[in-house]
Amino acid sequence: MALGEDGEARGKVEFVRVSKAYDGAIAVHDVDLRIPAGCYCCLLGPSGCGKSTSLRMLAGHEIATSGDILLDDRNVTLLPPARRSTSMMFQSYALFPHLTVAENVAFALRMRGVGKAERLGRAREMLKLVDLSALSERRPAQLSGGQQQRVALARALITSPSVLLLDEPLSALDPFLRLRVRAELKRLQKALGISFVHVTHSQDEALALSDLVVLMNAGRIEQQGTAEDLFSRPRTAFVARFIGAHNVIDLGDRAVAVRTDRTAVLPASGVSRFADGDVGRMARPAVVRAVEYAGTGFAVHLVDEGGAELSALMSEGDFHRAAIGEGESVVASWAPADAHALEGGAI
Ligand SMILES: Nc1ncnc2c1ncn2[C@@H]1O[C@H](COP(=O)(O)OP(=O)(O)OP(=O)(O)O)[C@@H](O)[C@H]1O
Repeated sequence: MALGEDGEARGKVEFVRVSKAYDGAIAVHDVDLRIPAGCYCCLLGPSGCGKSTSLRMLAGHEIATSGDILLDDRNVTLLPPARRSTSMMFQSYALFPHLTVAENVAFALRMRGVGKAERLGRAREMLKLVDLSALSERRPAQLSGGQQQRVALARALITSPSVLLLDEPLSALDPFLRLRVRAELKRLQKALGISFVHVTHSQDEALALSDLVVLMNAGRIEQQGTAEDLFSRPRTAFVARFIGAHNVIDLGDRAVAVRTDRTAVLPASGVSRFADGDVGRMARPAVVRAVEYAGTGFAVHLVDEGGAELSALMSEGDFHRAAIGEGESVVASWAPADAHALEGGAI
């Protein structure tokens, strides 16, 4: 299985003014979204923002209260799940314990009345795709967590969906395995040329995987774009805070976001050093609240005179040169070119 027969990517998704209300409470509000074919899209956002509801509407497990959902230009808003050309990857614990790996993978074809030889043949192909051919006769309990996850993936892909839907697929894995399965998901999505729509509340996961990040807040899309778009041009304070590694700074008449790795810290006594070739830097007096070693450098957490929190990610060299410690008075500074204007203030 690879790109569609004609080599074209599949899985274009459109939400046109889609809303979902539960007993009058709005879970998803007037969402417009276009996911191109062959796209890795992450729906990102805090708990309760409407990610899973959006995914379930795309799967057909929930029906939109209003609006339309199109898949490869076909209106699927009211179609049952099996007729949408989507497939949901469930967590590995949803594997049937009494069936072998191959039988688990073939299960959806059995439900569709496909003969045994054909469905086990397809299951073998899927197991090859996820590199599990050697384990096809084992039962799920005889597999590691990562292997179970790959069986779940093969099982979801056997129906040749145009869109694979994944709801927090990595949350049950330990951090090491999470990175490995994450890379595997990306590889498969590119190889198959279909779209993956992946729900997560982890910004790292979304930034690492996505061609398109859709950040939701209280039932609406707060910002969508490439990972780099969101990281380097957050539209609002919510985006800057949720994506992380940014300071949201209230300048009175406006608010800006400044990346923590573009925020410098010097002892208050050494502040004249900013004058050397750095004229025009924005500066703010603060006190060091905590210092954390961050592997690639030091994270220095500050509180300014107004009580607002700021952080700076400093290289080891800069940190040691600055010689700052907890409780010390410092000045945080940034170049105006690194201050990104935010819509709607600092809240
Ligand atoms: N079946 C339901 N009945 C009533 N309200 C629901 C139902 N499902 C979801 N909601 C509500 O809709 C809102 C969005 O829920 P949803 O599960 O889509 O959020 P989420 O972003 O996926 O959150 P999480 O990350 O916690 O899973 C929440 O306020 C939730 O309480």
